[in-house]
Parts: sequence; C-alpha cells; structure tokens
Amino acid sequence: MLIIENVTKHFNGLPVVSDVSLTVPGNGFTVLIGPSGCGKSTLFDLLMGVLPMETGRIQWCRKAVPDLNRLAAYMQQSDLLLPWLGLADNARLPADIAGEPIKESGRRVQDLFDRLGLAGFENHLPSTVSGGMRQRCALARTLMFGRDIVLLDEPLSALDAITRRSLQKMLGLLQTDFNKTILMVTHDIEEALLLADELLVLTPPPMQIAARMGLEHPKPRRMEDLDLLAIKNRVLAMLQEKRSS
Ligand SMILES: Nc1ncnc2c1ncn2[C@@H]1O[C@H](COP(=O)(O)OP(=O)(O)OP(=O)(O)O)[C@@H](O)[C@H]1O
Repeated sequence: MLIIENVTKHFNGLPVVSDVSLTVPGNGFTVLIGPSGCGKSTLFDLLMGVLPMETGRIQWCRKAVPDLNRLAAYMQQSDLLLPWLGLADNARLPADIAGEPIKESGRRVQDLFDRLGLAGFENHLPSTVSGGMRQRCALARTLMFGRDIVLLDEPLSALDAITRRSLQKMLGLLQTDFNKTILMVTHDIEEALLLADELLVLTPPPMQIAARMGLEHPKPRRMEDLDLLAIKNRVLAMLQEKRSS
C-alpha cells in the first residue's frame, strides 16, 4: 500500500499543494482529476523527489521512504522517445542504464512489444510511427523499469479520442496483467471513470482534495453505464463549482 500524508508546497510564498493526503492500495488504481494548473505535476515532482517537500510523509509497504524515486516509474504526457533510436532500443533504455544484460532486456522488450501490439515495429524510428504507437512504446519503457508503482501524468492527453480509448485499455493492463500500483492524473473524466478504483477530485490551486469517490464497478467498464454517466455529471458539476468559487 502507498500512503501519502500531508504533502505541502509553496512557490514564492504562495501555496500550490496544501496538505494533500491519499492512499493507493497495493495493485490499486487511483486517479486524480482537477483543473489545469492545479498543481498535479508539482505533486508528482514532490513524490518523485524532483522537488523537496516542505511537509509530508510517504510510506510504501508500511515503510517510510523519502520519495518514490527508486520505487516508481513515471510516465508523462510527452513520450520523450529518443528520435535516433528504434522503438525497441528506446524501450530498453532503463535496462541499458541499469546494466542489464542485452539478452535478458531484449527478451523482456520483445514480450512487452507482443503484449502491447508493437511486434514488427522494433526497428522503426519514432518519427515513422503514429502517436499512439509512440505512447505504447513509452508505456513499454515505463514497464522496463520493473517498479511496483507507476505514476501517470496525463499520459494520453496528446492523442486523438479514438487512439486514446484503445490506449486506455492498455493502461488498464498495468493493473490487471502487470500487477502495478497506479496513481494517475488526468483532465479526462471518462478516462478517470473507466480506470479508477478511487477518484480524487482536486480543487484549483492551492491543490486540496475536494472529494473522494470509490468506484466498485467491474472492469472493463463502458461509459454507456448509466451509473457512470451519473457520476460523470456529479464530477463535472463539482469541478465547475470549484472553478467558479
Ligand atoms: N518552479 C516553479 N516556480 C513557481 N511557480 C511554479 C513552479 N512550478 C509550477 N508553478 C506554479 O504552480 C502551479 C501548479 O503548476 P503545475 O505545473 O504543478 O500544475 P498542473 O496541474 O500540472 O498544470 P497543467 O494541468 O496545466 O499541466 C501553477 O500556477 C504554476 O505556475
């Protein structure tokens, strides 16, 4: 279980993240949804140890840890693939940096490429494949870190709606097939409702958690589900109210 308690951060004296606490059960999928600029990237930078926390504690598997730097893999909006490397070499980078033998890392990459629908594209350069394929490669690279926790910072926001839906299924695999503990931020309410076990609605800055909703609907989910549609409307109303208050 990942426990995050009382995280606070100011920039230039102004609060950006204000006393945020949340828990992600092992193999859980928690989604943060909030308005643009509410501090989501700052929160992830704090969790990853990129920025120092002013207050806050993190626990993983009942042990206090300073940050998630060595425990979590972080996937961002931009695929950050190196343009001069083929897709398989891009995905293998974390293993290369860790000094893993190429035979072993090559086998792991091939397994991921088979499961993520990238088989046959191992040697393609990023510029020669679609945005969806590049993000699948970025997902494979994230999985190559072999970490138990995955932080997803709007990983699909640069994609068109149809590609996005197919990639959402793939993000679901992180939980069902790869057994990860996942914390994701997104602006897309439907994406949140399709994937989350718990949905946390954020306030405009300074970031606080305005509402916590458990979603026990079996997965895979469909947005046609009337109950999910009702929750979507509730979350939308909440976000609009927070924006205007
Ligand atoms: N290094 C910094 N110095 C000063 N202010 C900063 C710094 N980094 C972020 N901010 C401010 O903190 C607030 C939150 O920024 P952050 O990038 O975390 O938001 P976000 O929710 O990830 O935004 P978006 O949804 O647009 O990606 C913004 O008002 C931003 O201008």
